[in-house]
Order: sequence, then structure tokens, then C-alpha cells
Amino acid sequence: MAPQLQGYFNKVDEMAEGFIKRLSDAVAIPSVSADDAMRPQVVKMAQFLRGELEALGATVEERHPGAEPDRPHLQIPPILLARYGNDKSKRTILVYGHYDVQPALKEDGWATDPFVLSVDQKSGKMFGRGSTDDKGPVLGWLNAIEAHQKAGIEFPVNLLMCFEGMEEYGSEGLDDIIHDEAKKFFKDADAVCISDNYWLGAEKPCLTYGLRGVSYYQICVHGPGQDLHSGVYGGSVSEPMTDLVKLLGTLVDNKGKILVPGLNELVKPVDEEEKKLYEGISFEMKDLYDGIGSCSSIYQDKESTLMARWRFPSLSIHGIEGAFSAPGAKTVIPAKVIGKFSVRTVPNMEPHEVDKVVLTHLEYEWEKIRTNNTMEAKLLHAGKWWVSSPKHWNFAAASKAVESVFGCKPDMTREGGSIPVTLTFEQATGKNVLLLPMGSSTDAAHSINEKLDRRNYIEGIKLLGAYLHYVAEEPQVEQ
Ligand SMILES: C[C@H](N)C(=O)N[C@@H](Cc1c[nH]cn1)C(=O)O
Ligand SMILES: [Zn+2]
Ligand SMILES: [Zn+2]
Repeated sequence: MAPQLQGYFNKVDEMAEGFIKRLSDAVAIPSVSADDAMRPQVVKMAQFLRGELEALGATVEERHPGAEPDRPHLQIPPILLARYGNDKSKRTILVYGHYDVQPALKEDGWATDPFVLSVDQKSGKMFGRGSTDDKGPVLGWLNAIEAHQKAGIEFPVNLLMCFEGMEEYGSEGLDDIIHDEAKKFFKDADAVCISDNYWLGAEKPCLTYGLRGVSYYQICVHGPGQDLHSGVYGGSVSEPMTDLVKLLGTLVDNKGKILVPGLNELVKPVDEEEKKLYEGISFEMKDLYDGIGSCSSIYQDKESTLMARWRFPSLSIHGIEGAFSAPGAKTVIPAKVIGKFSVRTVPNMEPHEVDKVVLTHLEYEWEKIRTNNTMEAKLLHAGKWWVSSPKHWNFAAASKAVESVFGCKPDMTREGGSIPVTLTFEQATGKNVLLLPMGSSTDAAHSINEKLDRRNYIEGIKLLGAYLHYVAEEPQVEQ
């Protein structure tokens, strides 16, 4: 290992408490993009990030895509475009991350306040919304810059950064900006790196070369002009909730089998060679059980589990807006309910074909219900799946970085989640995109008690910095 890398690692260890304080300041800003009322906090988070970047000597520009199409009363929060270094003799790496987070309420079952970073000194677990998704990794890039400065080690590349505040709400506005900036702000980029997913287990790092896409829908069912007393009106009116539950029940069975005709036919068939690939991946069912906090898996073997997560589509029902959900026994008939579900998509599912079969199915099943209520189904947002080749110097550099920080070769993984802009970056810049996760499978991203382990954060900062050093050394040939 180059001596300067060891100097960098030592400095990261020395500065660890300061880096945790920076994460704690970021988690304290509840930048929930899905919540209208929280929009000023999302903007505050952008300002926080901009301030930190400028204090490190980066130049920062903002892009303002305007109003949200679905919620025109809300302005899309600023997309931050930053540059650190402008040395023509160095490689330029473009990194992306998001500063918005999923919603979180203490009442959802969090053990601690979701917007206070709560560090358990014994286990090293750092609980807080956004700790792993994606504030920890975003700050990882800033921390890497600062540790180089404090160690007096030259930064090995020029770094371009693109940080958005709408990823958890479909990355509204970002695709157009990426295409607009491909030949402008991003023009020097030699490769792209995104740190916004998770290791397959809790011990071994991975590099990720594929993602599922996502098509997210809502079904609105309404009838009565207002909520009704179920004792007075129950049995004499068509109830929207009953219709909605019936319709949602036609989508998927409890073994994960998608019941929408035509959807599974859009999936690229798996060949024998591909099947073998899954046998070689170091993953145990225990990794899954640790991640979900129970043994309630549909499959009992590793291959079927990984294929269900990465290689096949899934359909999940997320919630019902307008449903009675508080404690107690309110005897209400909700007048209007909105069901939310999404389909995780895989090669070769085209989003418009998915929409066609899903919306046709809903109309067909609705007719069969024969009700007096009204139903409207629509797509809320869609992002396409992405699969690339890990045979590129970008991946080779990241693999060396994993070896130097963790002393092992990384797993090569795909990911069941979605980062729709990954494909946009690849297509708009024409450059290789690498996913280099910081967090582990046990981090409970999107769930209650989301956390990032201190080890993953601090070693992750070393990993991001080491990756940039190896990127600078990799030969120019594109493989
Ligand atoms: C993998 C990434 N960290 C993530 O959580 N992505 C989200 C993207 C999304 C799509 N609709 C709303 N958010 C995900 O996979 O759910
Ligand atoms: Zn994320
Ligand atoms: Zn997320």
C-alpha cells in the first residue's frame, strides 16, 4: 500500500469523532422529501451541505428544476453541483448521493428519536434516519476531502459532486439536469461512483453492478361524500375500503407470486450459466434473517432468495392513505382511500409495458367487483433497472480499495432496491458507473431504527478515499 494512503487512514481514525459530529448535525435536519410540511427542512439540509462543501474549498452551484409535477405548490429542492479540484493532469470522478430521507416518526416504533443520532458506545451502532441512506455516504466524500487536507496529502483526483434532495420521492427533475449538464458541468467526468446501497451481509464489503427498477402506483377509491358512521350506514352503502382491499388482493399472493397477467412474461428468461452465478456468492440465509429481524423468508435457500431479490420482479403493497390507523376502535367508514403499491422491475421490463399490463389488470378486476364507487389508478413515478459490466478500471480500483481497507476481495452483487438516476448517469455521460456501498444489510434503511455502524462509517470514509487513490493509478485502457 502507498505510504500516503496509510497516512490518510491514520488521519481518518484521528478525526473520527469530528466525522460523527458532522453526521449527527446532518441527521438532526429532518429532510423528508415525501412530506409537504418538511420541505423547508429539505432546503435547510441543502444549505447545510453547501456550507460544509464551501468550507472545504469546493465550488458549489445550484440547479432549481422548479415546481413538482404532482405537487405544484412545492418547489423541487436545489440540486447541488460541486467541484473540488481542477487539475487537468488528474482523473475526474463524478459522485452522486441524496440528502433527503424517508419519513420517520417516533410513534412508528423507533427506540430513539429518529432525528437525533444516538450512538450506542458498546455496539458502535449509530441510530438515526438517513444515517445509512444516504447522509453517511454523502458526508463520506466530504470527510475524505477533509482528512486529505488535514493529513497534508494531495487529493488524487478532481471530484465532481451531484447531490439531490428528491431521491426518496422519485428524483423529480434530476434526469433533465443530468442530460443538460452531461456536456457542461459533468463534461470532464472519467467515471461515476454512487454510494447509496448496502452490503449483502454485515461483514463483507461488495461492489454492485445492477439494480432493480421501480414503478410506483396509486389506486384511489371514493364514494360517499364524507366519512360515515358504520353503525348508521354499514350494510347500506358501498364501502371504498372493501373495494380497495379486494382490488389490492388481486395483485400478489402471500408467496410473492405476482398475479397480474402478462407481467412475468416481460422478464428475460434465466439461462443455466446465469443460475450458476448465484451459487458462488458468499451469502447465508442468516444474513437475510439478521437483516429482516426474523426467519420469515419465503425461500429457504440462498440461490432462490438472491434471485427473488435481484433477478425477478416483486410487487409490494405499501399502505393506504385515508385508512383509520390510530390506536383504538373508531367505527368509521372512510369515504376515500388511496392504496399504494410498487413493482420492482428487472431486465427486460420496459416501464411503459409494465404500466400497460398493471393498469389494464386493475380496470378489468374493478369491473368484476361491481360497485357503485369510483376508482382511478395511476403511476406516481418510474425508474428503470440497470445492469452493467464490472470489468472496468472503475471497478478494479474499487476492488483494490476494499482489499486495502478490509483485507478481502469484495463480493460482486446486484441490488434489489432502485437508484433510477444510475442509468441516466451512464447514458448521459457515456461513462462507467460503479455502486460502492458503505452500509450493511442490517442497517434497516427505510425502516424503524435505521442505523449505520461506526465501523462502516469510518472504514467507509477510508474506502472512498482509497478508491480515489486507486482510480488515479489505474491504467487508461477502457475494458
Ligand atoms: C437503494 C436506495 N438507497 C433507495 O433506497 N432507493 C429507493 C428509491 C425510491 C424509489 N421510490 C422511492 N424511493 C428505493 O429503492 O426504494
Ligand atoms: Zn438512498
Ligand atoms: Zn432510500
